[in-house]
Amino acid sequence: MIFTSRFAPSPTGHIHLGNARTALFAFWAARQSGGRFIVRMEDTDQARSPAELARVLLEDLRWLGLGWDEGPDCGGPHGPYAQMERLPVYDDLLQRLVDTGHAYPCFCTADELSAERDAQRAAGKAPRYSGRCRALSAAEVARRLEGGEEATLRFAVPCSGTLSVDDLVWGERSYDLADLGDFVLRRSDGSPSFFFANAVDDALMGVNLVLRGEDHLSNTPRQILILQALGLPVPQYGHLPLLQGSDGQPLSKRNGAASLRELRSAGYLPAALRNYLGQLGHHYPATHWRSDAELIAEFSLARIGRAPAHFDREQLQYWQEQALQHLGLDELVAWLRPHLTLVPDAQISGFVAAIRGNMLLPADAVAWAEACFHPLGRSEKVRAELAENGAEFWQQAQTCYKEQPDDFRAWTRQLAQQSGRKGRALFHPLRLALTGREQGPELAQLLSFIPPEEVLRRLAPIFS
Ligand SMILES: Nc1ncnc2c1ncn2[C@@H]1O[C@H](COP(=O)(O)OP(=O)(O)OP(=O)(O)O)[C@@H](O)[C@H]1O
Repeated sequence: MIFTSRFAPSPTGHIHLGNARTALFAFWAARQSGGRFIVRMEDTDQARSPAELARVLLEDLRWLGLGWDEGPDCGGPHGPYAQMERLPVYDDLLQRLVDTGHAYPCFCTADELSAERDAQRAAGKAPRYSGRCRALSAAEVARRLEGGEEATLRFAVPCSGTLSVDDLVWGERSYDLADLGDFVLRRSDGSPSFFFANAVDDALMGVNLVLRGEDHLSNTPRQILILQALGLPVPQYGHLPLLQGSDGQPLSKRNGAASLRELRSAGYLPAALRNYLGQLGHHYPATHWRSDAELIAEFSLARIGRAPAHFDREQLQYWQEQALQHLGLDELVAWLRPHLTLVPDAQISGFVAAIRGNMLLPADAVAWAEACFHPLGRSEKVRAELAENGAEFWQQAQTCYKEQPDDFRAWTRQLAQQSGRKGRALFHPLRLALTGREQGPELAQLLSFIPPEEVLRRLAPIFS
């Protein structure tokens, strides 16, 4: 089947990994089937949707590697692609629902509705709208509307029967229509509800695959009722288990989940995120690094799991490491160059080649650059440890280095002979003295970036 799928975020905050995974899966499903992918802004919550956020959201999606055939920035045959620009479309369809008896104005106030819900809860019932205004006569509705009374528009849900939904992830689910309650299609301020605008936009834009978070699972029967009442096509739905944070709560724009923006500025690579997200709640046949073509070709709706997935930074770091290994040296240099201002241009390729196995993020590369190109500061603990090696060892280290400064093997071999040390006893204090760290890139390689006078200074840790 050729899928037209979409990602329809509310531009109310920076996109997080949960949103990003939902977007990626929808994008991959469309691309794999040779279909189309649409981005639509659900910006009807105007107070929380400044235009700037929508722009940033699109930028983040592009950075992640998504491309869309239709969207707010590139247009397309089913536009506009921001809901606030589609209000006339909704008005026409809402009128059609009123005319066909599928919708009615509701004058109940927020206080009345809340009292009704409290009473239902007190009686041990699930709260839902009683349908009080459905019984109003046409004359009364006209009188109250003419009198300027505020009204929402509600969908008249059939009083009995069931609705079955075959969800791509959850399988078949049956809903008792009597449990749904008449829901709001248009708020009293005239704006369309999520249920309504989201469902009709999908149908009008030719979307036949809706992949979205599990938070929308219970909206599905309502949306199908709307589409059926309007004679519009019903897409296939698949609800992805929500991605949770370490606190076990679903990631949300509202609870400050790690945003794509933050991960990007920390230096995570989009290809690392794609590989990481592709294996979160979706099982590829084997766990290994995949190119984009492989991620798409091997993606399968049938391999989406039902268990909630958890964001795990260590796993993300694993995929970042993989991403670095799969970058060519030139690409790595181009990526790191803006950060490595300390490294002279002529040395940058060699430097990056030396440290690439010992870094995950640009900040690590900067730290290695500082370790080589800046005078080294040392903690008390490191000083004490270096001092334990005794003045004679450091004297010998300096002398041997002065004799063969350009040949690491030769001077350490000579130092081994003079000091009687070998292996860790020899190299550990040297590494600590020269880099200030216990571990890191090949010392021989790093050393070529440290000016000789600085090497000598570092080899005199208990004299300086
Ligand atoms: N934690 C999550 N895991 C997976 N998908 C999610 C998660 N949170 C939201 N989504 C999905 O991302 C898509 C865009 O949703 P939306 O823009 O409303 O994000 P949101 O994080 O729920 O925002 P808000 O916090 O403002 O409600 C929807 O399909 C939604 O179901």
